[in-house]
Amino acid sequence: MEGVGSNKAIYTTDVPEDRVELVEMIASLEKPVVMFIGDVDSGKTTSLTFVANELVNLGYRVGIVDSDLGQKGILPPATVSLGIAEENFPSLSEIEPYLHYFIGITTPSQYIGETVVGVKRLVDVARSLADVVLIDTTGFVTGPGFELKRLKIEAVRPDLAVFIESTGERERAIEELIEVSSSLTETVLLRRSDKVKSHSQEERRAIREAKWRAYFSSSSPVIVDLSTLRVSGTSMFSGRPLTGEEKELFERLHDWVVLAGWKGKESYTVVKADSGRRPYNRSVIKAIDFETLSNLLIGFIDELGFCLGLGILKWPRLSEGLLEVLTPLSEDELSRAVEVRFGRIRVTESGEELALLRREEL
Ligand SMILES: Nc1ncnc2c1ncn2[C@@H]1O[C@H](COP(=O)(O)OP(=O)(O)OP(=O)(O)O)[C@@H](O)[C@H]1O
Repeated sequence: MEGVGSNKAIYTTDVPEDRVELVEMIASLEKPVVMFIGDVDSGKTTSLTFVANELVNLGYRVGIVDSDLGQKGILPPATVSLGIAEENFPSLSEIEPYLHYFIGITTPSQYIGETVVGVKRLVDVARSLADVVLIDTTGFVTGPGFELKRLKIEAVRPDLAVFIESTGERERAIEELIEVSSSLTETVLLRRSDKVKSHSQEERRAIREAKWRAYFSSSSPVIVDLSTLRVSGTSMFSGRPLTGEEKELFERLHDWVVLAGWKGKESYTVVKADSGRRPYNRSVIKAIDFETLSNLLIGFIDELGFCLGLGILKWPRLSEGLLEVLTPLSEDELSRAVEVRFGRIRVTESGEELALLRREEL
């Protein structure tokens, strides 16, 4: 990608002096876990990249947990990822990914639980592999973003939380986060570099597009057989399939063409052909438009709950229990999957983001 470049943050030593002091501070701690927090485009990733490279220069093995879901450096998008740096690197995208946790969407507001669990689990692994663990986070610091940061700090209990100075209305959110964190962790407030550049929603989308494209560049189609895998992240495929009579009843009552359906413990889930109408989501019947499933992101999950990699659902063969999926995973990697988890973004292999879904839609 030209212009913005697919790596927004790169290694530069042209950073405010307080980052140099931060490196000294981290080096004085015993196997520390350090979380970077700041608002959008405040320079979190640039600061983390600087600190990581300087620690590598001091001979450290640096674990990096990338939970900046919307603007990840360590691929793939829509996951929390762990990478280990032992050599200098120009940007996070150059780091070989080691392990992932599936979130399934590029914005965490409805996935706070998953994001906190993902960060906590990857930090636990990183602690056992690295001399120091650095955590990158989203720039989402108000509303649900504030809660997310607070919960991440509570769950992970980092040795140090590094905040980046904010301006305007976000300033108060950062101050409050420092207040609520200070009994749980050491905190430090860094200056905002005068070199930081902000990026429009369009630029951010273009960066994500390049990342999706890179991740799916060498994908091939596979058939996923749901009789051998668990399904999660959706109420589809749980319970028993609808009987012919039940299907007919739904068709007559709602004027739908029902493609497939299941009766779970407390409710029905129905996939219908008709699109263009508002999603029908009542407490006992969840109706999903077939179109919603097209190009939906899914994750392949291993027996420990980590994400082996992603796929794009191209054609669900619902009544056969088969999914036609595009994925860069090898047969060997796929054979380690015990579960398929449904995400909430529709995206093509060329990186076009078609839609974000709400959690309750599937
Ligand atoms: N010290 C610096 N020198 C030059 N450019 C910088 C510096 N710090 C930040 N930038 C630029 O400012 C922009 C935002 O920085 P960065 O990507 O590190 O912020 P962030 O807070 O991680 O962003 P996000 O909101 O995506 O999480 C980037 O384009 C980055 O290259």
